[in-house]
Amino acid sequence: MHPETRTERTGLVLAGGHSTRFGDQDKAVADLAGTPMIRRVVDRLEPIVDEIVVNCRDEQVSPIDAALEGGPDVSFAIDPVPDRGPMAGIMTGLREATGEYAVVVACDMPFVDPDFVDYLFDRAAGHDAAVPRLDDQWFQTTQAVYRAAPMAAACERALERDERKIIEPLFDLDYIVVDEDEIRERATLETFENVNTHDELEAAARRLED
Ligand SMILES: Nc1nc2c(ncn2[C@@H]2O[C@H](COP(=O)(O)OP(=O)(O)OP(=O)(O)O)[C@@H](O)[C@H]2O)c(=O)[nH]1
Ligand SMILES: [Mg+2]
Repeated sequence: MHPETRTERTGLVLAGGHSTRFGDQDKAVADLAGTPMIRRVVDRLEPIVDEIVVNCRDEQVSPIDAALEGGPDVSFAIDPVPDRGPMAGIMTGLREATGEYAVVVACDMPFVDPDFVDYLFDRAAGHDAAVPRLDDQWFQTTQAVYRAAPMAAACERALERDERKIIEPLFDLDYIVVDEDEIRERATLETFENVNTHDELEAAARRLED
């Protein structure tokens, strides 16, 4: 692709939750085989995006910044009102995004596959979103590419309707579904694995250390 036609891409990492299944620690900065989980996500996205935005609560900025020290530059998008759910976090983050398109990835997906995300950007081109969906599962809205402005506006409309389900804004947009066959041609399902508990963290660490 010619540089002048290159659409700018943002990587938006969602970290504004309370990790309640993880106990009293923030899973975003939890150590996974020697590297904080969010650092793994940022490092995987960095080669395929032009900027990285981290969405979180105010008090998370300092520990996340420390976890990312020495890594790629990021900017922070702080929830003005915390605890309004992941969709509100996506809205906050997309408003800070300078890219036309943004990949949203949860901070607890340390195995996110950059080649697959790259493919999602390609699939989203000309649409408002490209969202993976495995058979018999719900949309993978926290590993999907969105056109930033229309998605932020759709999130705002959903919140105004008091609708917090993360899927809701999609139905307001021109989105395409990347189905299981298409996913399996390009990635292993590890890309969607998310770490919610200490047991899951330990299982992931064992695989990485093997
Ligand atoms: N900004 C924001 N992000 C959230 C919120 N709730 C969850 N998230 C993010 O959305 C992603 C998926 O959410 P979960 O896996 O449920 O994470 P969580 O809510 O921190 O963890 P649990 O409390 O165990 O459900 C994670 O990256 C969270 O950081 C929220 O209220 N606001
Ligand atoms: Mg949650």
